[in-house]
Amino acid sequence: MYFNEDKAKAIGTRFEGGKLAKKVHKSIEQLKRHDPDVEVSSEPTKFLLVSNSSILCSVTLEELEEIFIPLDEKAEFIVYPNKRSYSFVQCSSIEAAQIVRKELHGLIPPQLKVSHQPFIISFVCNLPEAKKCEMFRPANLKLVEDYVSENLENDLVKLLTNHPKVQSLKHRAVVHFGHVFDYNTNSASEWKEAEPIPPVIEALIDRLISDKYITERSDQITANVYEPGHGIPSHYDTHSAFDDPIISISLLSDVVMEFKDGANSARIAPVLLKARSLCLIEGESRYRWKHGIVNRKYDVDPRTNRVVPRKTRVSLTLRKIRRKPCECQWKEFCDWDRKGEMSVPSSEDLAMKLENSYVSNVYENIASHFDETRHSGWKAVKKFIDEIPRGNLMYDVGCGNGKYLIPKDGLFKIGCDMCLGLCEIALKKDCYIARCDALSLPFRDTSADAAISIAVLHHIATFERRKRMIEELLRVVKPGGMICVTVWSMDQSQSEYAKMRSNKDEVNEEIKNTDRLKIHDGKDFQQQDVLVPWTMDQKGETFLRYYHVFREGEAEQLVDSVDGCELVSIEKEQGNYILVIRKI
Ligand SMILES: O=C(O)CCC(=O)C(=O)O
Ligand SMILES: [Fe+2]
Ligand SMILES: [Zn+2]
Repeated sequence: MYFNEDKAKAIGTRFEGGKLAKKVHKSIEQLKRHDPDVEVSSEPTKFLLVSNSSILCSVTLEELEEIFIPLDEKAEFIVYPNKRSYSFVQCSSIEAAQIVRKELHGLIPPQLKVSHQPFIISFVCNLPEAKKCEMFRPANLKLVEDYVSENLENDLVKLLTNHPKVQSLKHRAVVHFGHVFDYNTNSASEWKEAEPIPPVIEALIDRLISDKYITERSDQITANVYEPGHGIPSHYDTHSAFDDPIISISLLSDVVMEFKDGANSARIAPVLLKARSLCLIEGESRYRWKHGIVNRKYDVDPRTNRVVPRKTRVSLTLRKIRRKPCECQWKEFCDWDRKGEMSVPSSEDLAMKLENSYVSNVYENIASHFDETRHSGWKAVKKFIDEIPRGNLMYDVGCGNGKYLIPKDGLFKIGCDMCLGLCEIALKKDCYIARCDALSLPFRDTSADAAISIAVLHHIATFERRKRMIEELLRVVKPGGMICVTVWSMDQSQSEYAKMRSNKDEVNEEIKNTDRLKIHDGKDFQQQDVLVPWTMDQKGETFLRYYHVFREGEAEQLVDSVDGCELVSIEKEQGNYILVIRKI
């Protein structure tokens, strides 16, 4: 940590007089804008609006507790995940609220680690109303409140918490009934090792069947016991091991379960599971979304933003062992191999099929959004183009929205792309465009002086085809002609995108290439053949694009394997390799 002089001076400072009055005015203006249902009170109340106290201002809930709880032990907090710069505090009484305000109003509390904005505190008449859920919820997730009576809850808790077979894991304790769950494979072992399913749970299964939540008897049951602070890492209940649906019954405590879109880990849907409720995780919510519980002592109710402390929670997960291959429609997220369909392609046919589904089709779907987001070019590419003599002819293979074709820089440029949508976009910008496959260009041999192909080669799915693409680029340029090719590097550590993440200690270990295409999670690449999400907008519609990311030395080897050319230079720019190749 570095020493921040301004902050050191500011800490503990109290704002007063006109400066404070101005800040109060601003704070109330903000409240009116974002939460018009909350009314400011001129008289003391037990509800406080506290500006500069939210996650948006880098103030954590732990800090709020550290600051407020010594003044009012029973204070409750309403915090916003990211949208507001204020929080609300509900004090135990009007008197307590008056004390809190007197102590903290206008002060920069010394407990704050990052923020050094003063707390600006006003009395309000009420708290914001529970907002109609503006968030998304994974499709096919069903919640049924009060599914378990208090009596049944008692019986189940007694049975599960004192069970002789209870096993302690790192952040929870578990007991298994029916088939034993194997944490090495995340699937179930054979029946013979089973702990019999107790009668109360059998009776619960009967009810689930008669209520039509399930059609077949559950035969693998896991009871989880979580103390406050415990949780379960984000996971799929293995597709190939268990049928659909998965049932989770919550007992004793409410908890927030986080569902994460498997195609986009930034899409998180927090869902409040009430004590004694049933949660049916089915279809998309089971196959595409991961679920997990963060290790925390409290939750933020996603409907009210109210902080709810956790109590000991017991849950029952009811599953049915799968006897046949998983045929779910979420094949990208499925661990069942469907005749190699989701494998790194081993043949020309499979490669073309993959490129068609996960490159061509995706670009057709995202063409206009792609155009909106692609304007600036790579420095090294601009330099390459600048060095081509005026009047020369240059091809741009995989020209996309025509980014490198538009500047009228005295070159004669022709672009081509496989994607019709992008061809049309580039045509509207008055570019010369042909629609074609990069491995079969509609240009004569030795017809151009130079060619570029930016961010295309990494979408080609086999070594043989990548080699053919380089050969095809060489075919159309003159002897002595230059080609500039860029690809994604496996090492993204110097990219802007990677710099935003601070996870420096997660070192990229040895490359573990599996033969399965994996969805890239935005962290370091773990393998070279991956599906990378493209997310459209707030709705979060996500497409997966196939990439073969290049490891160090691989681009050199590829060029080396092609006759009639030499590698002039290879540079790295923001997670890309930029190659300049000369035709001999
Ligand atoms: O505690 C829960 O509700 C869920 C547990 C879970 O996801 C599991 O056992 O697979
Ligand atoms: Fe699960
Ligand atoms: Zn599946």
